Amino acid sequence: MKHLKWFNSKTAIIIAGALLSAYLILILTVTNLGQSRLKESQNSALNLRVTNYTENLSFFIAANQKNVANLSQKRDVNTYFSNLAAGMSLRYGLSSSLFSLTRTIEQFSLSNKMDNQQIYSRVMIVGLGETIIVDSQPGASFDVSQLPIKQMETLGQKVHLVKGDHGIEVQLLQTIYHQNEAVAVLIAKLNTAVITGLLSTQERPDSGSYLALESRLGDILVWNSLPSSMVSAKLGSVNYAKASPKTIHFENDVQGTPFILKSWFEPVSEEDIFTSAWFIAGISLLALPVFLGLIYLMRVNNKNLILQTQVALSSEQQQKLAKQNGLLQQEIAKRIASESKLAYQATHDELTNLANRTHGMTKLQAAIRNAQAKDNQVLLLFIDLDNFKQINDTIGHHAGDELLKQTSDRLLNSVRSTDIVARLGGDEFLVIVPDIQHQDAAKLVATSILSLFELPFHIEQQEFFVSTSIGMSMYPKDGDNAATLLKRADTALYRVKDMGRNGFGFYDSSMNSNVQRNLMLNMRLHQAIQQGDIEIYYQPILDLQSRKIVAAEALMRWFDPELGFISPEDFIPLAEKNGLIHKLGDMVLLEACTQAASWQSISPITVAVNFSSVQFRYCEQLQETIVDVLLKTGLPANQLDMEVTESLLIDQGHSLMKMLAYLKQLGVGLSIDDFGTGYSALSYLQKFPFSKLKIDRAFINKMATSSSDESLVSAILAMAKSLGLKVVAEGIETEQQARFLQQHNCEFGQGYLFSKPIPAKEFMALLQRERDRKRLLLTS
Ligand SMILES: Nc1nc2c(ncn2[C@@H]2O[C@@H]3COP(=O)(O)O[C@H]4[C@@H](O)[C@H](n5cnc6c(=O)[nH]c(N)nc65)O[C@@H]4COP(=O)(O)O[C@H]3[C@H]2O)c(=O)[nH]1
Repeated sequence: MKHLKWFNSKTAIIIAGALLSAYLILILTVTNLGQSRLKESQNSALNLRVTNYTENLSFFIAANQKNVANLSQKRDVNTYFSNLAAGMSLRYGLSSSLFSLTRTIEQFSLSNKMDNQQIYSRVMIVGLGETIIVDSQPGASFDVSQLPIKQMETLGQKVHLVKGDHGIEVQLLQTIYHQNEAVAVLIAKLNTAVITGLLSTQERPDSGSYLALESRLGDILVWNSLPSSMVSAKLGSVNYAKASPKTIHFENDVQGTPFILKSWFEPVSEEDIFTSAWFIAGISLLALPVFLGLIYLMRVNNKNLILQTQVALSSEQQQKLAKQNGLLQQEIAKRIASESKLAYQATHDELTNLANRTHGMTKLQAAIRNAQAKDNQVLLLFIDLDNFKQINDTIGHHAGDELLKQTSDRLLNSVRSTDIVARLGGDEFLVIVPDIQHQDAAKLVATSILSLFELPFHIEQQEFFVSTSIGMSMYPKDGDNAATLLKRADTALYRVKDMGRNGFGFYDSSMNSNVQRNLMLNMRLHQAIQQGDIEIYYQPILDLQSRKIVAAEALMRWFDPELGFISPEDFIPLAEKNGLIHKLGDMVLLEACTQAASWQSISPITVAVNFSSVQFRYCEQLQETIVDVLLKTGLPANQLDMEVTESLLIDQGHSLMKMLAYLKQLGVGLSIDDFGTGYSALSYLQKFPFSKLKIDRAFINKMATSSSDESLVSAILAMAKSLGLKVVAEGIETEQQARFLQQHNCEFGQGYLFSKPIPAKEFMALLQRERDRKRLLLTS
């Protein structure tokens, strides 16, 4: 029912409108089509008409030429010219033959008719000497010089045009021959009225046409029924400017004549026919009130519908709407909340709620801008917890997170409300002090932050001591944008870490060049390892008593083609940082053990290999490698000495102790290298299964000049004895040093006094020489 109601009102109006539009479109299309078809057929009908005219005229001219040709061969014509050729005079036979010829010509002129009109208005015979022999109108004037007599002597026949007093004359010329010689020309002037009649057979006074025969000499007006406004005063030409653009025009050649038939036709006026543009416009206009009526009906109908709908809206629907509205509002509120949460998350660190890297950098940039305006200085502190990775690995990630949270709390509590604390990620924090007076004030800030870490952290009922390192940079001294300040504070931080951590340092420009060199070395070190540019040299270690080689210390040598010799003291810390130390360490171990195994047949010497404390981070793997190498090379385990530095003792862990105990059990020796330079805590010495102690060359070197160093060396030697450790003295350069050490029961020594580190080949030669000397001594 509802559907029907709706259909009856609105739909019916729309359908009616659509049908009316379709109807109008149809009418327009059909009438347009009809008009163009009409024009086409009108054009072709007129074309056919004109073509008929030209063909008729062609045929007419050709037929008359034949007619004239026949006349020229008539007996009378022949007789006359025979008599003339025979020299007959007019007085005798010639006058009678001229008489008969004249009669024939006149008869020819009179008898050839068309539609009761004479075809030839004048017929004449003119001799080649331009004398008129016969003329059907003897009284009328005739200009013989117009005739192309010379041409006709060879031509035979021709349609000849002459401009006369009454317009263009058409003459049919025919050469008369006697005994194959041209003797005269027969001229038959065509009646123009016959020609124009022939070309206007289908024209009527109301046909709206204009036809003209155009020639080189001028036009012959054939027909004109065009309105006078369209034709110019000048005879035989149409005023084109005034002719309607719709005027139909043809130009047709009349075959066999020098004429072109030109024709203009006024087309059937569109206004006169049912399908004219006015008619269509009229119909369309008629449709307009119908359209307006429909639109009016639609509006009235719509209003009714709206009214009906409003009335029909039930209270149930209103309730539904209110409910949906409520839900929508809730949804919007939720979205707003989640958007602001997202915005917060985008700028803050989830764990500590501090500003994150991006937000921290934005704040730093803002502080710089502010300082620029007020001519202030900005301090940036880059804070990094020392050994956080190890702590995290040992106590677990959860406790690691707790440590970071507590660090963040301590930092927030220590800084001023105007300072900004941010977390860059991992264990890296930033503190931005937007207005710092001078560098001393900056030192105070850094000291107070360092002191925050003097108190232990309490995590999961355990106490932890964690130190921190701080790198600092300042605006405007070190840079004028956030990125540069951060980079420079980072550089300063690295320097602090290098210097032993738990401290602070300012950026200075010389750091940059160090960083550059380190970057370069870093890159080249990779290449050097790949290309096998790193060699192993061996320095002999001697029994100071017997002065015989008992061991060799394996030392890395890197000769870079561009940078020259690079000391292991430069590239090993670098390799420790970038992790290449594992690769390098494995390489030295394999090479040294291989060499030492091959030297066993010459002398049972030990090989001492340096191990970086970084290599012990993966104890199990390292232990596996050492055992593998010993098995692979066949070097007895007790012929390998591992040299470690004091730094290893600080980062001690359970797995390290287990590994060292295991290796000692195998027979591998363990030496503490560079003794005296670091912490040198005796308690550590006791804990580890060391077999040897190496006194750093710095003490040996200074022994001669400093009595305190001499007594320190004696004390180390005494202490080593009490711990049951053998001692190797490094850096012996003089015989005096060697003797002193020998006297103080130092077992072993190495140094330039005996030999510098040398390539494997040379070392082997050294061993061989020593063996040969021994043999010599034994045999002598
Ligand atoms: N002035 C002077 N120096 C002497 C004399 N006798 C020995 N030396 C030098 O003293 C250093 C002894 O090695 P180090 O204390 O283990 O100290 C080594 C060691 O800690 C480290 N290193 C060298 N090769 C390796 C390696 O393969 N692995 C590891 N982890 N460290 C290595 O680099 C350090 C420096 O090595 P080098 O430059 O080869 O320097 C060597 C050696 O050439 C002397 O009479 N006078």
